[in-house]
Amino acid sequence: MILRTPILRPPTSIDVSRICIQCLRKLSRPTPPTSRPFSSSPRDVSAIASSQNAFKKDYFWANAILKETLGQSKRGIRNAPLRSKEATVNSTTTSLPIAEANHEVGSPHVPSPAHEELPHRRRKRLREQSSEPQEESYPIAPDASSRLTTISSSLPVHSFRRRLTTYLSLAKPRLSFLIVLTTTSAYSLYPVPALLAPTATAAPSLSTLTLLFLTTGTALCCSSANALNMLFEPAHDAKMSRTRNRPLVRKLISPTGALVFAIACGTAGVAALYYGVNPTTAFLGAVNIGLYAGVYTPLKRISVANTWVGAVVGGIPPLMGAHEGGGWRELLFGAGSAGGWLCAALLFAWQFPHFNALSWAIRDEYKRAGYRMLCWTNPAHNARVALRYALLMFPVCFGLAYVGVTDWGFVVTSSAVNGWMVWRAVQFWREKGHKGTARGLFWASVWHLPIVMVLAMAQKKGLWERVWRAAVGAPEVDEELYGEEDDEEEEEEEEAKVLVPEKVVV
Ligand SMILES: CC(C)=CCC/C(C)=C/CC/C(C)=C/COP(=O)(O)OP(=O)(O)O
Repeated sequence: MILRTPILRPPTSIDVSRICIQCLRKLSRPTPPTSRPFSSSPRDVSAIASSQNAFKKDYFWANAILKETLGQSKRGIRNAPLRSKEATVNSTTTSLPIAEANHEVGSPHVPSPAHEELPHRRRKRLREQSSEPQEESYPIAPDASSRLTTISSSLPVHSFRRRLTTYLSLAKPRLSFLIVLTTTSAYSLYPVPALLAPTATAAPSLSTLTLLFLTTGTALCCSSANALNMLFEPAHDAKMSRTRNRPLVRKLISPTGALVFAIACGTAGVAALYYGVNPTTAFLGAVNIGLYAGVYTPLKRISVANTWVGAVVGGIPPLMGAHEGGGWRELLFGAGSAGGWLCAALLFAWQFPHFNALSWAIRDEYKRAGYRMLCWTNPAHNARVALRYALLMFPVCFGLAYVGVTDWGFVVTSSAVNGWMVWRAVQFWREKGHKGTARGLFWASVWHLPIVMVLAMAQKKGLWERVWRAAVGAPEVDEELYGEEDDEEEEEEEEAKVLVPEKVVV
């Protein structure tokens, strides 16, 4: 018994204008004589045709995931590299089914079997797709928080390790680490003769111990802010593949447990900054927790202005690191405060090219999750904003040299890196994210920040002069200055002795 394809194929009307000569010739060839089918009565034919779906081999797959991963036809396997590339875009969680990932943003149209694609057209489409830059395919590594959640869920339920990894994942460790790095970079740019040498300066706030309090306090404040951020949006996090593996979404921890963790970290962090650094830094830490959890997080679902608030949140940590000691007036508005503000401005501006390029790739996810982001509300504006803030890097870096935080050479070296990012931002703006320009800008931003920070540290004002003096054994400029000051003081004392003769004791 042979059930032939012509019997099962539903009658189709062919649009001749859409078919090339080659295929038309093939289709018009007379069908070779066939043996008589099992049944040719119209009633039986329609019955078999209608039951076609029920007898497809797909029917026997227990679920869609198995079907997608194991049940691919030869064609499916040939297309697999292409599809898996697309799947990795948003599948930052290990649990994301490939089928689902295939329906993520920008998945190229894969015709369903119902709309049979002619072979040459399919080949052409695949050729075009493989030559086209995969604009959505950011190799975004899975979120550290998400990885920890996966580990945590595999550990014994009441084990200490499970609790620890769950709490760690609540803190978004990678983000917290990066924030601490920006804080310490700004700290290291503080103009002191020898950082980390408490004896080198009279200011008690510049010491290894202070650095320890600063990093620990900032990390704890970040952990608190991140835990609160997750606590306020599990329902929305659940809608995005990037965040659906978070501990509160997976119910690995209760909301009360997360709240207790956030309060404990916040209190300890602010206390560490207060006692180990200074009250102003502690105040900034506390304000930033409130800004991130209380303003930015709810604003994400209300207005695109959330990105500007988020940029302020990211800009505050360098300001906390560039502290000068003393009261808030000195820290925020004192003579040497410009360096701190410029470091904050650098971080504030940097977030736009970085985030706008990143979010563009997952714009449909943001839209579905109900987050108002420029990447989907107004992609053209999104690209313009990214370019505008990339350009702002030039005056900010110039300012760092102008106020004496770095040498003038920094203006030259940073301009090369800034120019590179601006060039990428121009491409992103011109193509509105398409043709791989979003990916280009994203990676430019990833490299840009550490390079500029390292350049600023390497070209810190007076650093090389000190290195040179140390190499040739010349006294430190500061020592010379202190020496001169001492001599002046001695001279003044001598003069005073001459002017006011000591009482002669009779
Ligand atoms: C000292 C202190 C308290 C510092 C806090 C620093 C901090 C947490 C900065 C984060 C900046 C930011 C906008 C992140 C994105 O959040 P998101 O909600 O868009 O990220 P998500 O989608 O991954 O949850």
